Amino acid sequence: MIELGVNIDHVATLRQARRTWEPDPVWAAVEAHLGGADGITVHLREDRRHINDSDVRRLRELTQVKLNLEMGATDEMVDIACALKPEMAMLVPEGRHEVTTEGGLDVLAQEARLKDVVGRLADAGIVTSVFIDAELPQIDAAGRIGARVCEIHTGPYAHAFHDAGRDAESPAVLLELDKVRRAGEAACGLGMRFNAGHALNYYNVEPIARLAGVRELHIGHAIVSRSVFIGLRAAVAEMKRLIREAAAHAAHRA
Ligand SMILES: CC(=O)[C@@H](O)[C@H](O)COP(=O)(O)O
Ligand SMILES: NCC(=O)COP(=O)(O)O
Repeated sequence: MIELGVNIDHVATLRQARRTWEPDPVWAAVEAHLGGADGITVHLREDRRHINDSDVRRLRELTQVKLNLEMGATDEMVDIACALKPEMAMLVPEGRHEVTTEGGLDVLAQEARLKDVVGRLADAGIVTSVFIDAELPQIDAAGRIGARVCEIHTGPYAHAFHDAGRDAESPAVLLELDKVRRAGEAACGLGMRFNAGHALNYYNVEPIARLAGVRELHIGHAIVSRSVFIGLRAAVAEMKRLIREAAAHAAHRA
């Protein structure tokens, strides 16, 4: 079964539009869970533009959902993660002016420091995932620093899909999909878990869910957007169904 981690950052984005208390991401986590989410993802950004420290504490205290904490690899964030003890911490690069994460973490360029971060998280019992581009040298580097999970950045695939007018057979889409496939295969070959995420939506998710070895998809913006119209529980259930059917279809053909 492919698990679905629902990213609820943008529930907090809406709250921050008024600097108030609603909508509450903890309620969102419960609704997502009732819709079939296998886990919740939040990105505690250094600038706290959406999810904040109180949200992550309350998510941990008030819910039983599996938590994936996305964070920059900074001392402050490592200390927070070690105290919070999410099931998984995902290291992501952050830019102060980006609208959302723009690329994968350059693990190759900072192996020694990241190895230390992974070690500190492991000592606290936390599994480390790294958000990386679908590039084989980055996957090798992820293996060397001791990451247990690679979340392959699906943004380039998603953008190609959009630019091709949602034509899943277009050469540009197939090229990006194949990069994700090969990256996932390499991660699995090194004994790491193959997760994928970023900019996945109801139109582009199925080819990704059909890839061999993919274990978890992390999806946020599309699900929260749809929830405005149909509710979060239903939006999550619909995404779960698409993923389940695509994976079943791939298993049947294999
Ligand atoms: C790593 C990733 O692809 C997303 O989870 C993204 O980092 C979410 O953060 P924002 O919601 O701030 O875009
Ligand atoms: N790690 C990817 C994630 O959590 C969700 O990203 P998006 O669906 O909001 O682009």
